[in-house]
Amino acid sequence: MISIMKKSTDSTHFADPVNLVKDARNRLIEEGEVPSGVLRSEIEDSWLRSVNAGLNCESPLDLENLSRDRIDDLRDKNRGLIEAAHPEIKQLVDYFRPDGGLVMLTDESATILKIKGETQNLDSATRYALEPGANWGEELRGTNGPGTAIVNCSPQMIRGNEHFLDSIGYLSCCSAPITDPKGELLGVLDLTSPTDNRDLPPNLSLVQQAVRSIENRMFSGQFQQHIVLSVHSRPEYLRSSWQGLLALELDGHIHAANEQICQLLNRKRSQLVGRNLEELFGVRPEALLTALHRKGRGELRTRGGDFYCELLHFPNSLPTSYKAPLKPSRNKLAPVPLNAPPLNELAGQDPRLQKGVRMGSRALAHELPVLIQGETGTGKEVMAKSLHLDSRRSSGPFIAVNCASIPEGLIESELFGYREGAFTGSRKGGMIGRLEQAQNGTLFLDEIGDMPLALQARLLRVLQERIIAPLGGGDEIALDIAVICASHRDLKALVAEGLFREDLYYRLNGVCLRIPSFRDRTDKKDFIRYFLHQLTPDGRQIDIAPDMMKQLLAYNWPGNIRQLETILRVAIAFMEPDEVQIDSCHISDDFLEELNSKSGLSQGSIPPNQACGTLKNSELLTIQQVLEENEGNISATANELGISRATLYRKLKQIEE
Ligand SMILES: Nc1ncnc2c1ncn2[C@@H]1O[C@H](COP(=O)(O)OP(=O)(O)OP(=O)(O)O)[C@@H](O)[C@H]1O
Repeated sequence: MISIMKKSTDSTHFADPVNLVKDARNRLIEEGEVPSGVLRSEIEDSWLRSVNAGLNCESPLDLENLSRDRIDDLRDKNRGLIEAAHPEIKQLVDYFRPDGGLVMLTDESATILKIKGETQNLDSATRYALEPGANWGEELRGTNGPGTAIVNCSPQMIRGNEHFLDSIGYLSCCSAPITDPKGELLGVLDLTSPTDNRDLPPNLSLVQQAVRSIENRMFSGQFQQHIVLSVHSRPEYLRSSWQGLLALELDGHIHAANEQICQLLNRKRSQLVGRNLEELFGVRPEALLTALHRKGRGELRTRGGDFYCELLHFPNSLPTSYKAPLKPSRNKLAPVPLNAPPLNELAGQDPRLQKGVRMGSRALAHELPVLIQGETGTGKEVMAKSLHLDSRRSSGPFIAVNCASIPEGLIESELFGYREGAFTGSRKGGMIGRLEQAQNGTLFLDEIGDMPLALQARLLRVLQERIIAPLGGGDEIALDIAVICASHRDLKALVAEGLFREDLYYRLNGVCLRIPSFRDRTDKKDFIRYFLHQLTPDGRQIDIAPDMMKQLLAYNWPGNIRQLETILRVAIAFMEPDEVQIDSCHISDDFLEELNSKSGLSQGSIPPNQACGTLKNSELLTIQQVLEENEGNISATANELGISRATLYRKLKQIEE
């Protein structure tokens, strides 16, 4: 999201006084030629192109716009761009509307997809020419913001009579091209205002900043199957619109890079894409990922300086993981194959998980909502999918909504949908909301703690009444859905802080399942083997060397199963085809160091509420560990601990409680 500090006049772009432009225009009209050296060179070149395209200053503005159907098709094609640009357009319009500002988004051919703002100060021809479906290609309308930005592939500020056509000489605008992660043009964001150059200097840097935010949002959305890193030389710019972005394969190869990272590293995109992280920054990918999971931030060193990075996205990489349909249509809901382990596999041998899945499955059978809590990466979404597949609604859809990743302004229409014509720019035929898409299936609301308060009230009403009325009116729909929510935040604490509605909390919290952190699972060894088997391609039989297993069992796994997945995947990738055992040579030095360090040991990470009575805890933890090392063999464990089997059983019972 862009942050608007203040409007500023950028006078560096106005080297040509207004009367010079007027003079140049008079000479063009009288002599039929663009005078040389009078205008800014970009404008002079653009005027020359306009003349060569057969235009003159009096050429008409009122060209025919696209039909409604063609506009709908174009909007469907550019849906990702339109949605990504929505928050910035809204923010710019809110800011500039009092000054008569208009904000428009065009596609890559300069056809207007969306336009917002004040039109009352425009004459009727301009108003028509600024409707969706109007094309502002430079060859059609001469020098203008979007058209000239596209030809030059660079941001443009066009003031008053610098526009080629006389009829738009009362407008000023700034436009910046929007590109995809490969640098391909997607469209243009433009801020236009009826001003004669002095009253309202449109602010090019604001538009450029907005474009960066849009590009970043699209970048993160596009690489769901990749690791996405935010990178900057200054930590305060991480996750800002100035951030550099890298999308990585799991083995550390760079799959895509945004424009900012190219500038930060002073490299062309072609010098980054396809190269490996280790080659560029001297860091092994698994070492970096370990640092990111553990400390939340990593460092990349280059000869040109050091950079910080944070993990923005890690792929949800079950083999055929579910992806919510991008373009929900009113008529058809394509069934999406869902892949998640059966509940008994998911619970493994951990008694708390076994109890949790039993409760969750019964709750759904009795139409009760389920709330899943657990640290990040413990498998909350995987559990929601498994519960759904085990429920009576398993043949229905599983619809996941991540409340933290949808821009606030879009959550409402995303959840509730809208009818055709609900608001300007709404899609033909309307859009079916996620609640309705989940009909006869399960709605999974991830990161529910991040849902805006205003929407919480609406959601509560829907959950109570089981009826929805889409935005813009129309028939109410009776909902038959199961609801599973998840959060890694303490919802009770959010309620106490007034950030989450208490009534919604109790409505959602039919049954609360707490997934244990991986370090606290009693079946770590079995799970690691099971998971390794799941991740190994082509049914290869791979095991873990006993010493390495010992270390993995003693580690505290701050990133939980997600972190384990990374370590295992990377180790598998580093194995030679004839190797069958993972040992220290397949693990990065960094992670090995961490495995050996005190802070990496699970005893060091007993949660504060368990820290009292430490003697007892450490006794139980030791028992747990020895039991795992002995693969659950009671006699061997009792022997090693020097206690009787009966005492061991008694102590194990305490652990389960
Ligand atoms: N029981 C499991 N079996 C196989 N893979 C699992 C299991 N639990 C978690 N994973 C894997 O761990 C990763 C994280 O899982 P998931 O996204 O469900 O966690 P989460 O708790 O919802 O995380 P977050 O709170 O960060 O969203 C995924 O890649 C998932 O495939």
